[in-house]
Amino acid sequence: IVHIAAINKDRTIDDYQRIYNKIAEKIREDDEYDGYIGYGPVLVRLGWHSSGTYNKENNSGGSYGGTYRFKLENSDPSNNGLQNAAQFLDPIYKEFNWISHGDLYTLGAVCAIQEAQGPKIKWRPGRVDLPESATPENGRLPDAVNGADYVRKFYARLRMNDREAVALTGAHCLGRTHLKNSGFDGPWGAASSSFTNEFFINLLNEQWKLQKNAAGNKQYDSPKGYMMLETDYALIQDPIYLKIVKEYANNEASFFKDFASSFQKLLENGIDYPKGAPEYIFKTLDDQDM
Ligand code: HEM
Ligand SMILES: Cc1nc2ccc(F)cn2c1N
Repeated sequence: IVHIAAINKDRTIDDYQRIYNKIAEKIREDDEYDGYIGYGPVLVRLGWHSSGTYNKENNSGGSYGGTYRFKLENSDPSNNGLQNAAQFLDPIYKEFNWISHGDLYTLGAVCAIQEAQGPKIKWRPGRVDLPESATPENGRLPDAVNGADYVRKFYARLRMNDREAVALTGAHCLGRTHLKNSGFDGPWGAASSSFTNEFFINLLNEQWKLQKNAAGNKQYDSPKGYMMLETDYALIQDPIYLKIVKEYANNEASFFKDFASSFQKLLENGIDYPKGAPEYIFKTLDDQDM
């Protein structure tokens, strides 16, 4: 399967910055969502899940076709809760319906990371809406009740190495788990709307206890009321991952640099960009004194 980015010469960075600003202003406006965590984290998860269906074996899935908009994909149990992000983006798509769904989902995630004071993420337009028949089957997104071998193998399917895998999981500094979405609960403590290296610091500094939650699923809980999935905890069980976790816990700049490149790679998996295809770095609202 080949997906070539379609370069729309009529659209400039200003057109995409206008959409970025609309999303960023709406994130600021709709601040009460999920106990005042806001829409940032769930927008990041939508961008990640629409890209995480990619399979390097046959270059299938991924963000290109915007197939999350179809029932088969948005009703995947792994996507429980992402309807909130899709509903958030609906009015923005209505106003700027010249953009493809794949570009909108990934732009929304980049916007959410940057507006949460995270690193600047380079973004390239050109994803093209594919028909419902192109929707990947359910089951390509990762399960949380697994160890390091599973994590390494899962990320390899997305062409990610150990550093990229650890960096990407650092996005679990944002938001929280919801029993009704995934069967995991908490964290009551560290849930946040700012993008930092806290995930790595907490992983190393908290005393974690594996226990069954109210839904009977195993998760790690800490005295402060933080939680980690088994796939999160795997990052300090595996000696190779652990070394990288320590690096990022002690060097936020290194985490930011690796997250920025890994997240762009995640969002662009499966897409061939023609030479000279435009690549944008959007200004935050703060950068624009908005
Ligand atoms: C092995 C890999 C991963 C597993 C098993 C996993 C699993 C989960 C689960 C179970 C939740 C809770 C969903 C809910 O209950 O609402 C969650 C939330 C989240 N995940 Fe992951 N995740 C993984 C990797 C990633 C990656 C690579 C990113 C982004 C780069 C990411 C970003 C997020 C965010 C931002 C949330 C919070 C969403 C919210 O607050 O609504 N995750 N993840
Ligand atoms: C703060 C925080 N946010 C998340 C999101 C997902 C997850 F699995 C764990 N998380 C933790 N600890």
